[in-house]
Parts: sequence; C-alpha cells; structure tokens
Amino acid sequence: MATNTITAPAVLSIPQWTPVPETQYDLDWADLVTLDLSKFDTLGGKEVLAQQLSDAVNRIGFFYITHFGLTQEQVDRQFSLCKQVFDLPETEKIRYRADLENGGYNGYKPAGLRELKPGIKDNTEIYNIPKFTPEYARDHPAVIREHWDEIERFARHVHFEIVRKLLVLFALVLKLPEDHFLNIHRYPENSDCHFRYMKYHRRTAQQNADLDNVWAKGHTDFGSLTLLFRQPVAALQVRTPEGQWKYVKPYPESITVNIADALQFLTNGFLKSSIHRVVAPPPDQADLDRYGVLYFVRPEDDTELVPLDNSPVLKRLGYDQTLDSATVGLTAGEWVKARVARNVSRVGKEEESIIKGVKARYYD
Ligand SMILES: O=C(O)CCC(=O)C(=O)O
Ligand SMILES: [Fe+2]
Repeated sequence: MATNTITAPAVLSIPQWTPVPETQYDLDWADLVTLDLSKFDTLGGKEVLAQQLSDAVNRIGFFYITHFGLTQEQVDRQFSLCKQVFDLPETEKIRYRADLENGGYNGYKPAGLRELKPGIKDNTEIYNIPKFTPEYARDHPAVIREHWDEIERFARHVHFEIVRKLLVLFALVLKLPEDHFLNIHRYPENSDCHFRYMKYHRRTAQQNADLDNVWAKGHTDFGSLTLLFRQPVAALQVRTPEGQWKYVKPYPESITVNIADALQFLTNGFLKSSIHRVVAPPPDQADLDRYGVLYFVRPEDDTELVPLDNSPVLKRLGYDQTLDSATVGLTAGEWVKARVARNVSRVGKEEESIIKGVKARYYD
C-alpha cells in the first residue's frame, strides 16, 4: 500500500522583515468602519456586513477588514520578500522593467520616473505581479521565482477568499444577485488584477519641505478595489467629502480597502472612488523606508464601464440613469491602460484627460 506523506511546503530562508514600531504621534485619524470577514459564512452574517458596508461606502470609500484568513506571519513573509526584491541591485531590477509607456505595468517600476515638483522626482519603487494564469507569464528575479508557489498561494487566497467575499457584499449593498460582480472578476479571464510590492524611500527634511510633505498627490485608483496590507509607517491619508485629509491608521491584523474608479463608473457615482494620497511620515518615522504589500482588483478587460440598470438601490436613489455619458463605450481594460500610460511621466497637473474625453483629477 502506498504511504501518503504530507510534506509541508519548503519555506526558503530569507532575512525576516520586522515591522517597525507605530508612530507615537496622535495624528488626525479617519473614522472608518471595520468589517469582520469571519461573519461572512455565519447565518445572517453577510447581510450584517453588507449593512455596515452601505453605511460606509457612499461617503468615504475606505474601510478596514479583519479575520481574512491569513496569519500575521504569512503577511510578514510577503513584506520580507518585498524587501528582498527592492534590495536587489538596480541593474538586476531594471531587467524586469514594466512597459509603462504603453500602459503595461507588470514588473518593475524604478523610482524617479515622475517629477513631483520641478527638480524633485518621485521616490517610489514598485514591483507588480499579474494574475497567475498562462496569459500573464513573464520572467521575474530569482528571489520571486524561488518563492513562486508561496506568492501564488497568497495572491490566490486574496482573490478567492477575500476579494470574492467583498464583491458579494457589494452586490448585496446594491441588492443585485450575489454573483453580479463575481461574473466580471473571474480569475481565469484577462484583467489587470495584480499583486504589488512597493517601497517609498525616506526623504530628507529639506526634500519634504520642498514637496510640502506630499509624496504622492491625491488620486483615485483605477480598478474596482485596492487592498493594502497593514504597514506601520503612517503616511496614507484619505480625503473626506468635506475636503479634509485624515490619516488611515495601520491597525494590527487588518487590511485597508478602498473603492476605485471602475465601481464608481458602474454605479454612476453611488460608490465613491476614494481620493487618497501619501505624505511624509511623522518625525519619529521620518528615517524609515516605507514598504507596502497591496492587491489591486480590476474588472475583466472587456467590462463596459456603464452604469448598472438592474440595481433596485440605484433605481430608488436615481443613480440608474446615464447622467454622465462620458464612459459609454469605454472598457475597464482601456481605462486602466490609459491611466497607467498617462501616469508615467505626469507633471503636477490638477486635471488630466485620460481617454475618450474622460478626465482624472489630482489633489494637493
Ligand atoms: O502606499 C500607500 O499607502 C498607498 C498607495 C497608493 O495609493 C497607490 O499605489 O495607489
Ligand atoms: Fe492609490
């Protein structure tokens, strides 16, 4: 009789990332709803979560989730890998450069492509890993290839266990069939969903002063949702409907989620694509590089970005009309690629025409 041997996946050794301490500064934190995703599979739990979500989303478009089925250790491993990737020599990283100029962004984005203010470049490195399907196969640095299975398991968990639940909750908020958004976010189909490692290099006090402390101008994200794994350097701010900037607190064992453009287009503005920015960290974190692990959710490429006409909620509230016909004929794939391409070497403009007359705004 054959013996079944269960072998634990090899955990290849890499230097461990230790989260930095949180700031001691009492910052002006945003008051955001927290969804406990462990309720999702309990009797009546989805409905409770959907109610919590509807209270949150048409105001600010940012919320937290907890109990999402990944341990802190698994999350920290991704931060360790993130650091390993950016510790590689520039000559190695640049071999995997993304085709940003043509709206492609999978692979490496070096720091310094964009001028934030005359003479001051951005300080952000990015490494984007697309869906783990044959269509998106590409070469990666050895440290990623050697940990491929672990990264894939992590990213697929995010998509199938976390994003799936969130997309069901959004359908419930709009009183649509539960699978409405799942049907336009199918994993095997082509879409620009991707997993991201990110590093903001620390800046000098002089550079921060020259930048008025703004590292990434206020913007909206391009797809459906963005998930940010908790990282302790306080720098992310969300803009309230009243136009104030509030810090997003990095709560332990939480993920910060924000709504992005595609969901705003699909709901004719009922779901708000949240405006957020990244600023210089407080003085007790000023000497730290800021690492990030994120997952960007985007609709399938051929999804037309027209307002839904079958949501009783949108109907009741008058959001079912094509009040703004600007996005008619625009697909999610076109929108994302156009925004990426326009973003590469953007200089500090307030408003920018992206594609087919649809504009994006940037905020100080
Ligand atoms: O680094 C962050 O906290 C936010 C990043 C962000 O807004 C983005 O990459 O679109
Ligand atoms: Fe963003």
